[in-house]
Parts: sequence; C-alpha cells; structure tokens
Amino acid sequence: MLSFFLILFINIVYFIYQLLTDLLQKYLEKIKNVDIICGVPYTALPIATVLSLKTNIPMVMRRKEAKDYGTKKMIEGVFKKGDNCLIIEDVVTSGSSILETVEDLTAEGIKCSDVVVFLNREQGGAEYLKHNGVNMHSLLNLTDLMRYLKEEGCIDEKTVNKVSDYLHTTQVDHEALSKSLSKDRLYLSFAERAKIAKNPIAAKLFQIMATKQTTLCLAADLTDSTALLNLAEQAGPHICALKTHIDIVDDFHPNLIKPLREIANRHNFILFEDRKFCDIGKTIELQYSKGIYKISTWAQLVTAHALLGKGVLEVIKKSEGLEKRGVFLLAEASCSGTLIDAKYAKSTMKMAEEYPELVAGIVCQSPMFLNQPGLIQLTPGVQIDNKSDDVDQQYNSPEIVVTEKGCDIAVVGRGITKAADAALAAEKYRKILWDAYLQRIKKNHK
Ligand SMILES: O=C(O)c1cc(=O)[nH]c(=O)n1[C@@H]1O[C@H](COP(=O)(O)O)[C@@H](O)[C@H]1O
Repeated sequence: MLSFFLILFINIVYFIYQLLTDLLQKYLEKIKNVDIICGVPYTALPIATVLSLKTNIPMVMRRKEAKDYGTKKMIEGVFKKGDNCLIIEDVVTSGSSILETVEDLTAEGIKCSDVVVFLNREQGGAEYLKHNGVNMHSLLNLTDLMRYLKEEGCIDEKTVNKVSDYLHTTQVDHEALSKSLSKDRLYLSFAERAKIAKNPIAAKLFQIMATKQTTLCLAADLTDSTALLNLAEQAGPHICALKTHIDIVDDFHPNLIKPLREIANRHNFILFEDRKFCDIGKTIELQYSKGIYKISTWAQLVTAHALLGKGVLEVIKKSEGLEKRGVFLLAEASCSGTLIDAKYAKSTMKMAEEYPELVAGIVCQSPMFLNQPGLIQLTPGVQIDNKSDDVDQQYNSPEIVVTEKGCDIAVVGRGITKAADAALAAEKYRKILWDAYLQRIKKNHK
C-alpha cells in the first residue's frame, strides 16, 4: 500500500515539474542570449536542473553559505565573467531572495538582468526587482490562478475576495525592504553615510568626499621624499586621501612627516599608510608604532590582512599613537593570480563586522557588502587607459569601478604619478569618478 502512494506521489511531483519546465521553456525562447541558468536556493534548484537538462543550457548553483572545505565558493559550476545568467524562482513575494542571488552572482562577474518565476504573488516583488534593475517574467500570477480555480469550481467567490483583500493589505514596503536589504550603501549620499559610519576616520572621509566632491585616493608610490611632498601639494586639492608605502621612500627621515601632515591639513585629505599588516599581534604592535616610521603617530588609516586572525585588529585598537584611527581590511585583490577566494572574502567581512569602531572599510573589487552603508569600499586597480601593468596589476576604468563594482573610493597610483601634470591628471580622475558616483545615487533617487 505504502509503495502505491509513494509511486503516486512521485508521479504527481514529476508531472508538476514537467508542466513547470514546459512552461518555463516557452519563456526561455523569448529571452535572448542566456549563457547559464541559476535556481534561487533551494526550492527552485530542481526546477532549474530539469530546465537545464531540457534546454542544454548549463546551470550554476548558488550556496546560501560557503562550505568550509573543498572549493568554498558561493557559486558552484562552470561559468566565466560576463556570462548572462537567467535566474529561476518558483514563487515571488518581495523579490529579496532573488536580489541576494543576484548579489552573489554579480560578485563573480556574472550578469543578471532577468528572472523567470512560476508564480507571482503580486505583492510588489516585480516592482521591487525592476527598481533594482532585474526584469521579472512570471508564468502565472495569483489573480489568474484564483480565477482559474473558481472557474473549475475548486474555490468559491468568497475565497477569491478574501485572497484579493489579503493581497491589497500585504504589499511590500519598498523603502523598508530596501533598508533591510540595504541596497542603500550604493545609493546613499556620502553626507548621509557620514552620519552612519561608526569609525571616526570613515566618518571624516565621508565628510571630506562630500565637501570636496572627490572619491579619489592617490597612491603616492614615489621613492623620493621631495617628489612625494610636491605630489601631495599638487594633487592635494583633488583627493580625499593620500596613500603611502612609506617604506619605499629611499631618503625617508622622520622630518618628512611634519610637512606631509601640514599639506594634508591644508588641503583637507587623510593620510593613509598601506602597510598591509599580516603577522602575529605582538609583531604588528611593533610594526605599527615603533621603528623609524612610527606609523601610528601620523597615519590616520592603515591596511591589514585578516589572514592571521583578529590579533591585528586587537593590537591596532590598543596601540599608542593617534587617538582617531581606522583600518581597511583587504578582502579582494586587484592583481591576477591572487589566492584569495570568495570564502576568504566573506570571512574578512565577518571579522570587519566585529570591529565596527575600528574598521573604516574593505579593500575589494566587487560590491561584496551592501548592508553596511557606514563602511567604505576602497577599490584599487583603476586606470583610464590601461587594462594591466607589465607584472600582475589589473585595471578597470573609473566609471566601471563606480557604476558596476560598488566602489566608493578609487585608488589611483601610476595613472597620476606617471602623468606629465599630476594636478591635471588628479582633477581628471576626480571628475570622472564624481560624475559616475552622481549617476549611481541618482539612479535610486529618481
Ligand atoms: O591595498 C591596496 O591599496 C591595494 C590592494 C590591491 O588589491 N591592489 C593594489 O594595487 N593596491 C594598491 O593600490 C595601488 C595601485 O597603484 P597603481 O597600480 O599604480 O594604480 C598600489 O599602491 C597598491 O599597493
């Protein structure tokens, strides 16, 4: 008897999936150049699987949590950057789980502009997705389904009205959802984010960015102290931060810091030492506050790796030196061949969230955090003319990093330091970056 019901149940499920995928397949013919498909975990995974088998379109799988072994990726499967992915979902209410899937796919460089859903509950999901640049195509909506069931005598008029009243009173509140989904980081102004930032240097940076209308961080990678000071003076009016690798300055002397700090105060920009600390806490404590550079006495910002654990943040938090200080953790690198993967990036993010007063932001190449508008995304590897240097550095254009990669502050080095006129070059980068930022926030404030 049991096996009879089991076989019956399997046949019913198989029939529903057949119906579903036949319907979805019809839609697929309408949506052009789909390279891969991805089901929204977890209920849409079998639908996407059957669809992939029926259409021969490869499927990728999104994990809700990265594994702590094996590939550790959030997106499993064969794909390449720039692939167009069609997302498959069974039922949509608000669209939030679709947007979370879009976020993880986008972080891998996959493009997602369309989603096909089986049932649209007509509670605002389609509009919310549209608002976030995703076109929703639904096979069925609840109103049609109710009418169909009534025509077939499965439900009465009273039930139809009850469902319709329910739908009218439970529409998604986009504002509240947007806040909870917090696409806001990309669409809030820097003045607004200055009020949200928990790290004092991040707050100061947001204020400088808004006041000077610049999101440009100059990587002043020069080996001569006089040239470094001249560059700081020339580019100072156009930048929000000047980032140094102070240990590359051949003729470094502690007397360099005073004039550098004076220029920073006069032009209102932040001094940022890109030390990328990565060691046990005790060693970092010495590297941060001792030696010839005494970084903690002048660098308002430093960079660090999360690789060896929280010791780096514990000691920077407690070390002597400037009262107000901030740290940028490196979660994604701009260079080719990096061993950093999505799992490491997520773990770095998690560590950052445990030190909100100390961590000013994340160095990364993709919009990997959207729900902390108080944190800054710093993105290096930015140049107008080149795609790479002659070693491993990879470049994106200023527009792309702001409009497609979630960048708040762009780091530009040789694009300015190698230019004939550093001030002109800095202003050129500043303008392109600022215009791209205005485009981005306008998109959500129309
Ligand atoms: O932490 C950084 O600033 C950094 C991270 C990264 O992934 N890639 C990267 O290039 N950087 C730094 O950003 C600057 C890039 O310089 P350019 O390639 O000359 O624009 C250098 O100072 C690098 O040390």
